[in-house]
Amino acid sequence: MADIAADAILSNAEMAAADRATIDSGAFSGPALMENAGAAVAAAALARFAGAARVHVLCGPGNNGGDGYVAARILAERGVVVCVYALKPPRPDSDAEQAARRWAGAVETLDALVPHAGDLVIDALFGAGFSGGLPDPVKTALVRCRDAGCPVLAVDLPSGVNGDTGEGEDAVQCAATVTFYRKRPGHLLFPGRTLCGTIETVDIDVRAAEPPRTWQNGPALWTLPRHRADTHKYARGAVAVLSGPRHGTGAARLSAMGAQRSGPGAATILGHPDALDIHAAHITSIMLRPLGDDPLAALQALKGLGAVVLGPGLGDFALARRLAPAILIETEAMLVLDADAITAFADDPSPLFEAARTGGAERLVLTPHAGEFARLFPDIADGDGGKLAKARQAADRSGGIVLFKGADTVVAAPDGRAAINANATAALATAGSGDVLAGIIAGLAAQSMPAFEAACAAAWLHGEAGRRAGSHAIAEDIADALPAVFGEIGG
Ligand SMILES: NC(=O)C1=CN([C@@H]2O[C@H](COP(=O)(O)OP(=O)(O)OC[C@H]3O[C@@H](n4cnc5c(N)ncnc54)[C@H](O)[C@@H]3O)[C@@H](O)[C@H]2O)[C@@H](O)CC1
Ligand SMILES: [K+]
Repeated sequence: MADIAADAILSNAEMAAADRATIDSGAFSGPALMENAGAAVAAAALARFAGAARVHVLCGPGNNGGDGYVAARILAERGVVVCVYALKPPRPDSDAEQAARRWAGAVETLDALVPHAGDLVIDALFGAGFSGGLPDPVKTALVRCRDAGCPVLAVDLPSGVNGDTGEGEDAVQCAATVTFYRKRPGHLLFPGRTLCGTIETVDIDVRAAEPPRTWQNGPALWTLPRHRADTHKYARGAVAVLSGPRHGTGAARLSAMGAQRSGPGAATILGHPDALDIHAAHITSIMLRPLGDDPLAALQALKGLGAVVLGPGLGDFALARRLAPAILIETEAMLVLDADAITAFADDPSPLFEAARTGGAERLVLTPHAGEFARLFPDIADGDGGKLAKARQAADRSGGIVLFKGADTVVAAPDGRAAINANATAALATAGSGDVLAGIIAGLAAQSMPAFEAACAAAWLHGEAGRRAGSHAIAEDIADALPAVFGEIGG
């Protein structure tokens, strides 16, 4: 069977397929997997909430409920006081029905639930099979748990959280979640990520069905560029950043700083002479070049050009519209398109997307935040499916890598690969932070890192740099923290 790395993320359907493949292979039966899952939940309850006066187990009609009946039985066997409540009886002839039959105690309806502060609630109502909204009796029961202030341990997912999207407006805040085999997108996308509390992923002997196409972003996913001792600055690649006007130069400088600290041989800011005068007063090792009458020619004149950042503080939509397709078609550099240069294509993105396809394999990286995403892909933004699916659709349409920014940044490639970034802190939510990120992507891409890997690595490094820079960091601090982060992971 396919080998699935531990950082792989499976959709609800992929998880169900892995479950079926395991059962079909004869390695484990459905009831055996459920027994493993329920035992893991009971173990987590004992380890994390050892002092609970009573444990209330809330069971749904599917296999999530089945895990609950198993956990209830095991906890009672260990001498814990356990009360079980069901929304509905388990589906007939299911593994859950078998598990419920082995629970020897009473099963009450949800309206009998009266939790107290010292109790523990195990939420086994809905897991991977949930979609839509919670039924009213479940909402009422969860509100009672919240009002009692007792901890909730979720089985697989907090009930009400959609495993594919992370959406879940009626779910209750859980202290911990025990999930099985691999995480789902909903464990990492907000609000699901917060609602889960501490996530414990337990191996219950499920076997992979297919190779993964979604991962939790981290160093296992990419390899940072390395340079031999006898390299020289042009061999290390060069980054160009287009500057905004005289009173909007900061964003380009931040991008250039992010790029520089990611390891290329050189970073150059190109702009109009009055803007370059301002830059000259601030920077030393970043080079400055006039944009002149022919911006494309100015870019092509740069030795070893590997990547261009277009958009931060640019302010000139017409220039973005003219230059972006030209860079993709007339040069071999990677184009990182951010901020104003994304908005510039809001009315008609087709020349950009066509150029991305003409320019060849993944030469374009788009880095929209939610507002910019909605401008460039309004129908996708309004559609269903959550952030992961939306980023994938946008990548497919644009022919570029889409790095959909936010606290749960998603990076998606046109071939369907995607990564969810989970190391961002509030330090990144500060003006100019995104400009630094665009620069890091370009810095890595200029060193011949493929676009998807460069975007994933940049998002993760940016998160680590933000953590290191501390809660009151400004964008400059994030750029300044990068060398230490590279040092830590050996880049
Ligand atoms: N996939 C795996 O590898 C394993 C899964 N197990 C458990 O099985 C769970 C998945 O089981 P199921 O597929 O039976 O799914 P669930 O138990 O999550 O839910 C399915 C049931 O909920 C109902 N339902 C869904 N949305 C609803 C809504 N909005 N309102 C009312 N009812 C709704 C469905 O009609 C169905 O009866 C996992 O979350 C996990 O806890 C474990 O038992 C063992 C291994
Ligand atoms: K649950």
